[in-house]
Order: sequence, then C-alpha cells, then structure tokens
Amino acid sequence: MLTVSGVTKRFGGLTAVDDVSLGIDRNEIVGLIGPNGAGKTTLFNTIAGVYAPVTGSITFRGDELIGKGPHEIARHGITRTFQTARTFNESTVIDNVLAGAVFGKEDPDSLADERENVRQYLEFIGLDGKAEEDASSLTIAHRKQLELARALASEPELILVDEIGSGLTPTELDELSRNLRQIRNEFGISVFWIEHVMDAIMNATDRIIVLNQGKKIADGTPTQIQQDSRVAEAYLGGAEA
Ligand SMILES: Nc1ncnc2c1ncn2[C@@H]1O[C@H](COP(=O)(O)OP(=O)(O)OP(=O)(O)O)[C@@H](O)[C@H]1O
Repeated sequence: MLTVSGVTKRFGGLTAVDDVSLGIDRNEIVGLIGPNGAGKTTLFNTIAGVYAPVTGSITFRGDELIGKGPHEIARHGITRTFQTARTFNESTVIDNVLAGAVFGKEDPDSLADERENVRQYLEFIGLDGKAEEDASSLTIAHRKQLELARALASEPELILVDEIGSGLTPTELDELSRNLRQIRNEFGISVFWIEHVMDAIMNATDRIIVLNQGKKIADGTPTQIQQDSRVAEAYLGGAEA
C-alpha cells in the first residue's frame, strides 16, 4: 500500500535518511525503531510531505506522493500523530476530533452531522465520557488517545504514530497499544509506529523496521529483530556515544 523506494533526505552535509526502501501493507502494524538520530522522524516527515527528499519515490496505493504537501497527503489517506500530543487545548475534546474529521476529508458533511459522526471515534477510543471537557484538562495518556481519535476521524488508511510511549506508565502504554491494535483490527487501518519503548513495540507490532544512521539495517518480525546482531550492535554503539 505504501512503498518507499530509495529515499534520501539530507540536511546540509548530513544524510538523515540514506537510500531507504520499505513497504507497508494493508492491515499491518509496523514498528520503526533505531537509536537517537537514526532518521526515524525525518523519514516520517518525508512520507507526510513536510520534507521533499533529494532522491527516491514514495507511492501510496500507486499514487506518487513526492511533490505533494501535508494537506494533500492527508487527503490521500495518510494521517499522523505527534510525539508531543498537539491537541487544541482551548477547545473541547469533541471539537478536537471534529477538526480531524474536517481536515482529513475531501468532502466533509455539515459540521452538525460530523459532530455526531465523530462521537463514535471517541467511544471507540474510550474517551466519550470526556467529550465536552477542555482538552487541556486531560492527562498525557488521554491526550495521546485524543490524538488517535482525531486521526481516526479523518478516516485514514494509514496512521503514522510518532512515539506514544514517552511519559506514560506501563499500564497507560498497554492501553494505547491495545487502541492501536483495535484500530487495525476493526477499521483495517495500517499503522506505522515510531517507538523507543521496546516492550511495547515488540508486543504490539507485526513487523519492525530498524534504522541506524539513516540506513535501514533490518526489517522482520519482532522475534527476528530481537535476534539480529546488527540491531544489537546499533543500539550498543548508541549507548556508548
Ligand atoms: N530540521 C533539521 N535540520 C537539520 N538537521 C536535522 C533536522 N532534523 C533532523 N536533523 C538531523 O537528522 C538526523 C536524524 O534526525 P531524526 O530526528 O530524524 O532522528 P530520530 O531517529 O527521529 O531521532 P530520535 O529518536 O532522537 O527522535 C539527526 O542527526 C538530526 O540531528
């Protein structure tokens, strides 16, 4: 469904993403891991249309995405969540989800209809009891769930999730991992997920891609990745730095 071929992105003399190729299929949860500075966020930003790569091609259901901006890419069915949840804090929880619905769709219904429609996503995520509260009153974990509900409301086919684990307790992270699996299971949405918390990524993904210094060094099942000596070396190298 998503095909990244030979993508390179440089910042001045630094090659942040170096000739990376990968694919994400329909209905897959794929983890993206790698030591700090490996190029994970830069790769996401390149897929999402924030950066144009110097070389390579990124297609989604056969359409070339390179040259398209973030709004256009969202309308192709790719949406994202951010490492630091970017909720509109002065707005209610339901209005935040409504913003996702209106932003992501080619042809949104009337606001009143969309408002009714997006309640299902809050219910699905388990935040319906907080629909009328200000987003600023939510805990970090609930804000991250709100971001997922907002992403769902844009009715995407692929969600790019940038680190949900930081700042969460293990129980909260379990809940969010469960949300991601439910999103895949019930809506058939694919998830591409950057995460530093290894337990979560090993337990909740179907496949894991590993970047190190901009290059893809491994792509396999969680078990294969745990046994991959290049991956272990990359993390040990990072720990010494
Ligand atoms: N806007 C930018 N301008 C210049 N250099 C950048 C920019 N964004 C990222 N970089 C550099 O590109 C490299 C890859 O960074 P990136 O943030 O993509 O890594 P990452 O794997 O997401 O790291 P982390 O796990 O720490 O978030 C790093 O060396 C970083 O300093």
